[in-house]
Amino acid sequence: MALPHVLIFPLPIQGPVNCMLKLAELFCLHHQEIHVTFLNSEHIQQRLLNCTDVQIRFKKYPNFKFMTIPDGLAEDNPRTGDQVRNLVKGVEDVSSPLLREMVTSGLLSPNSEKPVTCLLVDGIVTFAVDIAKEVGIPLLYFDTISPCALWTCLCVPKLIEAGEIPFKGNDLDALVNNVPGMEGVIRRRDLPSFCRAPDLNNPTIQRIVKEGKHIVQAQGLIFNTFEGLEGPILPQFRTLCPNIYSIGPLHIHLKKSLSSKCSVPKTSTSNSIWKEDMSCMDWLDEQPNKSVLFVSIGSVATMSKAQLLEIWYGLVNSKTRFLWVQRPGSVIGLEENNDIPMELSKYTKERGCIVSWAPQEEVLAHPSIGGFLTHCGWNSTLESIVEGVPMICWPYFVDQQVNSRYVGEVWKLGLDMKDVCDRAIVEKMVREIMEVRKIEFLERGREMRKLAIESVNEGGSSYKDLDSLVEDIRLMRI
Ligand SMILES: O=c1ccn([C@@H]2O[C@H](COP(=O)(O)OP(=O)(O)O[C@H]3O[C@H](CO)[C@@H](O)[C@H](O)[C@H]3O)[C@@H](O)[C@H]2O)c(=O)[nH]1
Repeated sequence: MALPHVLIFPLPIQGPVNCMLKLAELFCLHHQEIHVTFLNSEHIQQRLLNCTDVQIRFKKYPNFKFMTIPDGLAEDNPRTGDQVRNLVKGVEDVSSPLLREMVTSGLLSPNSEKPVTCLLVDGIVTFAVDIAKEVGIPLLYFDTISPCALWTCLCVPKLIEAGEIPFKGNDLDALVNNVPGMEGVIRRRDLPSFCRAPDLNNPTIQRIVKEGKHIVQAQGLIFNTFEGLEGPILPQFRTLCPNIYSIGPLHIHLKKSLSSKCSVPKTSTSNSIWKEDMSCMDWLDEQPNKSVLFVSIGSVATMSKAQLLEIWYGLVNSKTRFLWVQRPGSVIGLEENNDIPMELSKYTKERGCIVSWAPQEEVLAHPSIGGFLTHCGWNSTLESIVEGVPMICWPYFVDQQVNSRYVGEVWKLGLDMKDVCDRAIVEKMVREIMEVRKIEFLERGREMRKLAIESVNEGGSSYKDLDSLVEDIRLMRI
């Protein structure tokens, strides 16, 4: 029987790369008989090498190798939110034929004992269905967004058929009826942002419909979530796909595994594609317990200068302390930092800290953090949940709209600020989570944190699902 050899291919942006690399490390750590090839875009690989110790870290695993592939974008392309569509197109037009060639020609496995036996790719990589069929190997899709958000995407054809999208009229607060399991919860404004497009020829809608048709052809679906959080929505997928593996939160799953392996020294697990500024940890050490609001909008979201100022004034007026990640290029129209109003700079010097990239998992685990103003990317949301940090959600696009609704309305772990960017509202929400309703949110956060940790402990639901995934790959029974 051929040795199990998994080819992992993430969408080349920070969120998916981060969590797929964590899964790869988990495979390597526990299951040396599984060979893992991690296929990165050249751009991502270079940045990982520049900003982290991945090269040394993964050298420890003889069964692991990185390979690279172009993503079709020029090296200096900013790869921010408005470029994601081009990135996906580049992956389809440039990476896809190369990937096919690599898998079919044996280039990925020059040692013929180890041909690829399983494809494990981002859900957006629709062409993987054809490659897997052509080569005759199983396909696992890993959708690194939340199952709740993915479910709304899979329901888009149903919403179109029922005449719910495109929206008729301007009432974004109208409830949506055709997302089974989410009745009474999801309003139009909580659907993925592309659902607001006025016409069905919108390329993102077209792409999502196509993606939905492919996803159900995979032999398995992997999710970075846990039963205690998204248990109610997971059965919806079981009717579509024979194998569902819910194995998150991956970052604590990995940390737990690393610490239980005494032979492996304590190392960083950072997969950042920006250099982490560790000085903010020293700053956090000097702040009182639960007094700091962390502000970050992840790796692709952007804001206008006007929005930056509204948030900044809101923070300053709330008189809270804050640690803010202002990623280079994330504020459109901000050329010079020195045209920031004097009162904001002055306050920031006294009670704030701004960095261009932070060690986010460590930041959220720091005792002085009391809240998180987030764009609700799925990784950030899970990282916050694991640390029991209450959230103010300011979603930017796609899945983040659904996550923020769930955080605010269903899981009650914070407040949803979508579609608003106003200093008075920012101030009010900051005060609510940091002062007025602090105890309530912290308690709720503690309960969910407990469930998250239990899920990755031996015998927990995510622990068991990861075991089944590995066994299924190992015995090639998917
Ligand atoms: O200063 C920072 C800021 C972020 N991060 C990390 O970067 C990742 C960001 O991931 P995420 O919160 O998911 O945001 P995006 O990078 O925007 O993620 C993309 O991919 C996600 C799925 O993987 C989707 O949910 C998002 O909508 C999509 O934008 C997280 O692990 C953070 O810990 C840092 O390490 N330091």
